Amino acid sequence: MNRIDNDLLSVQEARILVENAREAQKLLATFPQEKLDKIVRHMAEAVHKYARELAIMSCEETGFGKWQDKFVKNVFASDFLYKKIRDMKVVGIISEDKENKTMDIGVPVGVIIALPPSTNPASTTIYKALIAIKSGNAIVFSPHPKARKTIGRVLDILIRAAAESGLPSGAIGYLRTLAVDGTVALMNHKDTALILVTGVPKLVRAAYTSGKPTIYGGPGNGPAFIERSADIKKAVADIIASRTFDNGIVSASEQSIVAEDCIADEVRQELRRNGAYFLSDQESQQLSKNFFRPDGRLNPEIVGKSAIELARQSGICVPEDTQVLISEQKYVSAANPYSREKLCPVLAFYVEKDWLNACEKCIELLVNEGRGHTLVIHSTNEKVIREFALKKPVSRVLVNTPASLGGIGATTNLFPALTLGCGAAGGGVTSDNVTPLNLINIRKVGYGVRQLGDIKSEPCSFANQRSLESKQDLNELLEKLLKQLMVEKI
Ligand SMILES: CC(=O)SCCNC(=O)CCNC(=O)[C@H](O)C(C)(C)COP(=O)(O)OP(=O)(O)OC[C@H]1O[C@@H](n2cnc3c(N)ncnc32)[C@H](O)[C@@H]1OP(=O)(O)O
Repeated sequence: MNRIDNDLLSVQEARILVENAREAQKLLATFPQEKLDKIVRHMAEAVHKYARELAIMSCEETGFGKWQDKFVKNVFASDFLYKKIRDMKVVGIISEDKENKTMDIGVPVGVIIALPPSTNPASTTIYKALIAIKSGNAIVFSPHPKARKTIGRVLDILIRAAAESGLPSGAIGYLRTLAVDGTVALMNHKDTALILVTGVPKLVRAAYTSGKPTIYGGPGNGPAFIERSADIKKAVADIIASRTFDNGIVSASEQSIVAEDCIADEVRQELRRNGAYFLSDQESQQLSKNFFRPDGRLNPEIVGKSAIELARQSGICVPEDTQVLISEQKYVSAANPYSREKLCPVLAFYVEKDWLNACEKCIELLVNEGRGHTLVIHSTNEKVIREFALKKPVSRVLVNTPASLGGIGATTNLFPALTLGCGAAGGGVTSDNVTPLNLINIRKVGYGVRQLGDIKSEPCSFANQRSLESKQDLNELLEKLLKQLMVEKI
């Protein structure tokens, strides 16, 4: 098939998928929470059985990451997530305030278009499908071309399980003929209610251009600050575990370490003991040539590769037990590849005089890239932790935990999510770890509890002002304000 035929077919398919999803969702919208929960349970259970197979398939197809860690992520997105959402009330009456006589009703948004990334193809697809059905929505996926087989396999498993437990046909669907035109057609369709997109900058722009509400998991570039009161052994072990998890693919993962001067040598020593290799200036330059393509986009050849493989690609000789590659850096700038996000086990290392300077360095890094995403602090000083949390342009501040696992809610009690909102700071609509509650509208119900007249007769909260009881009172007040204004002007 030539490219034009492929594009046309993809657009046609997109239209049919959204129309089928719209009809299925009309039925789904009538399902009570219990019925949706039964379907979700069956989907999670079914896909959990394939967690290992799908992990191996993801790695083989994309060449990104480690299958052992992808297996953990698949268990996380099925069993762990299911446990967290099984008792959530998302549709129907979700809360009632008997005293104030108000009620909240969860209403599904309708048809969701989802784009899973090539970096987490199975886990993100499972997660998005489960939270969509939990919230009574239909969902149509546009698989990343690099992970089309894995995403297709995941969805076939989920669709079969969902159908067995009563999900209307078409409520979960996916594009088989892949093309940017088809993906854009899904987004632009008049019946599309919301877009859930992770990764691929070009398609994020297309999602925003569609004018549809878009929930977007943005790029990370989170620093890890090690403060002088930290348990250095644990901090370093956390950072190495995080940065090597799935070979550094998770967007919440640390991209740099900022250490206080007085503990910097101890941190370096501990890092070396844990398999870190400190690059010389020349090696740093050599390695960094591989990070980005000429157009500034990340080079897929380095994504999810081990430290040994990265060193080999650049002709750098490192010990066989090397876990991460570290480059000592002083400055942050868009032109410095070490102050940007790279989805692989490479870290920049900055040293700052004290925590206030470290605070500034972390802000500089986040403003450079990864605004609104995540940072981690290792400290036992509550005052510093709180000050740090108050001042950073991020949506998640993690404390004494590996960032990649803490950010997604595996080692913290944040919601288990594979789409991490970056808030207004990151150009998004939500700063949440995205949950089923982000996929509904809330219909507010309010019973009448007072008459209009009751408002003016209620005692006024401001000591020197009385309620406006008549037109005369209003005129007096206006005159007073006018006089005040004229005095201020003079
Ligand atoms: C919680 C978490 O950790 S989520 C992690 C999310 N983070 C990310 O995914 C990081 C952002 N992703 C990226 O920067 C890139 O995807 C990389 C670097 C990982 C991989 O890059 P590449 O292999 O070059 O693939 P890329 O994703 O850019 O897509 C390749 C092509 O497929 C196209 N494509 C991607 N998805 C789709 C889709 N759903 N439909 C149609 N086309 C698509 C892209 O438009 C691109 O086309 P182009 O080459 O003509 O521009």
